[in-house]
Amino acid sequence: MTMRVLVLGAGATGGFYGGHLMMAGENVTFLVRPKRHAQLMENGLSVISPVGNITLPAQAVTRVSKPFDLILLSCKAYDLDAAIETIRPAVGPDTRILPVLNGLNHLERLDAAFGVERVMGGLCHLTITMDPDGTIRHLNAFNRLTFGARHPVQAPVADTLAQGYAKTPLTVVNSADIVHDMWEKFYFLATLAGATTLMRAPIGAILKAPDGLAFINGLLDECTRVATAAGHPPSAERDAESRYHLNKEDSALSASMMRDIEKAGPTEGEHIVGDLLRRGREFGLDLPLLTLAATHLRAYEARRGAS
Ligand SMILES: NC(=O)C1=CN([C@@H]2O[C@H](COP(=O)(O)OP(=O)(O)OC[C@H]3O[C@@H](n4cnc5c(N)ncnc54)[C@H](OP(=O)(O)O)[C@@H]3O)[C@@H](O)[C@H]2O)C=CC1
Ligand SMILES: CC(C)(CO)C(=O)C(=O)O
Repeated sequence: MTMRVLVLGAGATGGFYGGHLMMAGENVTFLVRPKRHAQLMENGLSVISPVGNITLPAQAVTRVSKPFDLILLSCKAYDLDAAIETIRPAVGPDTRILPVLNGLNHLERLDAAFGVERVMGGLCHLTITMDPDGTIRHLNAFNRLTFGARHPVQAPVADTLAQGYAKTPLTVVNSADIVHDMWEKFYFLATLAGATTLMRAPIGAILKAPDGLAFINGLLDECTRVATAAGHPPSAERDAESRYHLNKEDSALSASMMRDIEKAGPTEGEHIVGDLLRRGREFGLDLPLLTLAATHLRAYEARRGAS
């Protein structure tokens, strides 16, 4: 069945995952702001990727008036409130919304706006950026989109989406426990983003400092304790994977949040690091390193706001 899919934002993730749905034959419309609309009208959608380039004309609009079957929500967390109002006319009784944002608390905000039966869970693992001219660059072949139903009525759309992506070269997982999967990325990303932004250095450079390993593992332990207190302890496999990435000597890995800071741009710090700290405090946990990481990001945002 062809779905009418609306993609909010034709940025890095929205352009990539929406573009591949177009390639799979779904009826995809991008809901964008005027500058991006002009780019898409002039150049089409352009994705450069080791798994296959896309150069296609794209349907793009700056406002919507009719419901869609599926809305792929791909804005940054700091744009969520405006995005909710922008997609509102596209949400009908049977619409499902799939957010691919990092973090968790957008689920609560989307549930409050549209009802839990409409809001699926999702996350993506890949490294992708967009050039100023709108070209989307997927920086290495790794990619994994994980999504799933948070309410039984969402299962048919999740299945249809999995069938659509099966026609593409992408890795997708239709998860039976999507909220747990989101927690498994959330606690890892909070550690990676907290550590690399605070130290303004990738993992390998932090590890070169005499107390760098103890710092990273101390922060990882705090983030793990919050996930565990929330009822989502990382599996042994995920714990080992996190430690592998966070303890790997000479690793160039840093969070995209670190790149946002290097560009003096806005960050999702409150949505990721701040939110994990807030949740941990609600459980009465003592979280000195996470507090430091969140305070750093809050001070950074305060300074940006003041300048
Ligand atoms: N990039 C990556 O490698 C990864 C990103 N993620 C997560 O995915 C999410 C999206 O990130 P990413 O794709 O990189 O972000 P981008 O900034 O590349 O794209 C977001 C897009 O959303 C658009 N947008 C925001 N608000 C609106 C609105 N109201 N109406 C129309 N368009 C809107 C922006 O448009 P405009 O240009 O007009 O501002 C922008 O093009 C984030 O939560 C991020 O953490 C997760 C894993 C990897
Ligand atoms: C963890 C990672 C690198 C993976 O996609 C990411 O989401 C980010 O840095 O924002």
